[in-house]
Amino acid sequence: MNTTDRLVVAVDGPSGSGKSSVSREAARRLGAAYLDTGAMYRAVTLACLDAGLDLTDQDAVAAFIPGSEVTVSTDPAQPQVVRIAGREVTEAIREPFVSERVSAVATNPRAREILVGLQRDVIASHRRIVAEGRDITTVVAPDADARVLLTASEEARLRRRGLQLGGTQSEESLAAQVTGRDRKDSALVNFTTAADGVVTLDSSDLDFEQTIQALLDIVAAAVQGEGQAPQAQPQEDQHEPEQREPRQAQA
Ligand SMILES: Nc1ncnc2c1ncn2[C@@H]1O[C@H](COP(=O)(O)OP(=O)(O)O)[C@@H](O)[C@H]1O
Ligand SMILES: Nc1ccn([C@H]2C[C@H](O)[C@@H](COP(=O)(O)OP(=O)(O)O)O2)c(=O)n1
Repeated sequence: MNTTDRLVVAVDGPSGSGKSSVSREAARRLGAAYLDTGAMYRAVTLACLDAGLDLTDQDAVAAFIPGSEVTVSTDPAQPQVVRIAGREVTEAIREPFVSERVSAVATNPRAREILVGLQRDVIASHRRIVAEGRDITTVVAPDADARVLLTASEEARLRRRGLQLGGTQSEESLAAQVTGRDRKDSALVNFTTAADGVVTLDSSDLDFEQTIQALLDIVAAAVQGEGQAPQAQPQEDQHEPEQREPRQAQA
């Protein structure tokens, strides 16, 4: 493999396992784009709330998505930018107000179908990409060159999320945001056990750098298995840093 070869890496896992941070840095080192599919679920949730939609009305939510103009940047070397119809919502989608409601979209089968289609379009539009979420290894990109389930113990995931939020959260609130949300989200998607052909990477006892290295090793081994030589060096992805999801791709 050299950085001109096509490469798709799929990473799934529960909340706080390190999917976003580890995938982003691995993408940067691989000269690949980075797709945070969770940001898409969050942005759609916020767009629906802004439009005054009832999130439990699954048909209305699904019908709303194609016109919502959600965009998520894909350059891992730049800070993430998320927009709804041109308006920047990068920070707003991380607010507890959204985190507490996003599972309503994540458990809406029609909404998932539309978002999966959009995510496949983004993946197809990049020569090299690392995509992460809950169903990338199984539904969005089951043919990815490398498929990884990134896990960590509940204790490690709660600790990491607590540190990430600056120690501001009560134990109860953290549990609701991490394990509570995972419980809701797993109604339609299994992201706790690896599907056939998916490599489990348990980061409980690994630090951040060790986890990135372990992921890059899995990618290198997978690509070698496909008959290419591994290489992990920084290189800018050739595509636009910000990717607009094609509206015609929506159901
Ligand atoms: N192996 C690791 N060891 C220690 N901290 C980690 C590790 N992996 C990720 N982190 C940190 O844990 C926090 C949660 O990671 P994040 O990537 O947001 O997880 P996820 O996307 O799975 O919810 C971040 O602050 C991140 O820097
Ligand atoms: N491929 C995906 C990605 C995210 N989701 C859902 C699950 C989560 O509740 C939300 C937000 O995802 P995100 O990755 O930002 O979640 P974390 O806060 O990092 O745990 O979207 C999903 O159902 N499928």
